[in-house]
Amino acid sequence: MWRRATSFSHLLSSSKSSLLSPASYGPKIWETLSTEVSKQPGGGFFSKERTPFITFVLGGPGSGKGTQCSRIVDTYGFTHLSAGDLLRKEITMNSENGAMILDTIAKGKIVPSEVTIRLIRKAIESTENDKFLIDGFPRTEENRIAYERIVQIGAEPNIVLFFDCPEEVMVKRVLSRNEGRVDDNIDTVKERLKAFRSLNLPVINHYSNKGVLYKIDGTGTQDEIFERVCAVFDAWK
Ligand SMILES: Nc1ncnc2c1ncn2[C@@H]1O[C@H](COP(=O)(O)OP(=O)(O)OP(=O)(O)O)[C@@H](O)[C@H]1O
Ligand SMILES: O=c1ccn([C@@H]2O[C@H](COP(=O)(O)O)[C@@H](O)[C@H]2O)c(=O)[nH]1
Ligand SMILES: [Mg+2]
Repeated sequence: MWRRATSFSHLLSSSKSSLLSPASYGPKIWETLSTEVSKQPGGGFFSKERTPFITFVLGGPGSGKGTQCSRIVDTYGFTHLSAGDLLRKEITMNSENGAMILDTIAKGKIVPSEVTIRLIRKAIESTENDKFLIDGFPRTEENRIAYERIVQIGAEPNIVLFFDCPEEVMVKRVLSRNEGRVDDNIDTVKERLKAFRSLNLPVINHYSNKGVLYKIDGTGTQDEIFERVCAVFDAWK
């Protein structure tokens, strides 16, 4: 069983984040989500019998989240759930929301919380492992609040990793990724960086204020970065 590390001296700044008021994100999503929650015996995703160890992995586009997640999986036995990959799979499967997701990703915007959370939930429920890396989620304060409301028991992540990387480094990495992603072009990258700054940094600050954020220098070689990651996980074993 993983335990909480006792020293948090390496945690990030404590700048305050501003929470959105429920009125600002509209009633419809809450109707949908609370209906889903009430269908679940015991409420949210998890129960007292099953409360997995959750790590959120955050950082700007190209900060190295996916790359480091693969290595964490190999070394620490987590299951990796990339919210972006789950959404891209919906596009390739031509699902009900596929066209909307493609349009949103191509513009560098954020897919509605109910869609992303449903995919994450399905992936968690179909996995027996009890240690998850949730990569690239929550993207916004609205995502985070929606996740907390629907998950209920064990909603708070045990760890949040933030790969901190200068924008010019991230842009260079994304533009040389060469995986055929519809959003790996300079115009969309600019939009993704804007979304990261305005929507994701408040989430990161929220977790910093909660004392669960580990800020990792995302520059240098993949090996150097992984050493910094290991220092975090080794403190939890
Ligand atoms: N330390 C590194 N040095 C140089 N290139 C790297 C490093 N880490 C990752 N890369 C490369 O940079 C690109 C982006 O990395 P990765 O896909 O892991 O980022 P990401 O944070 O998951 O991005 P996105 O949010 O766009 O999915 C990949 O081509 C990857 O191989
Ligand atoms: O929670 C999420 C995660 C992702 N998106 C959309 O997908 C792209 C790509 O995500 P990556 O994590 O970089 O693979 C992102 O720019 C968003 O458009 C999302 O809406 N919500
Ligand atoms: Mg990625």
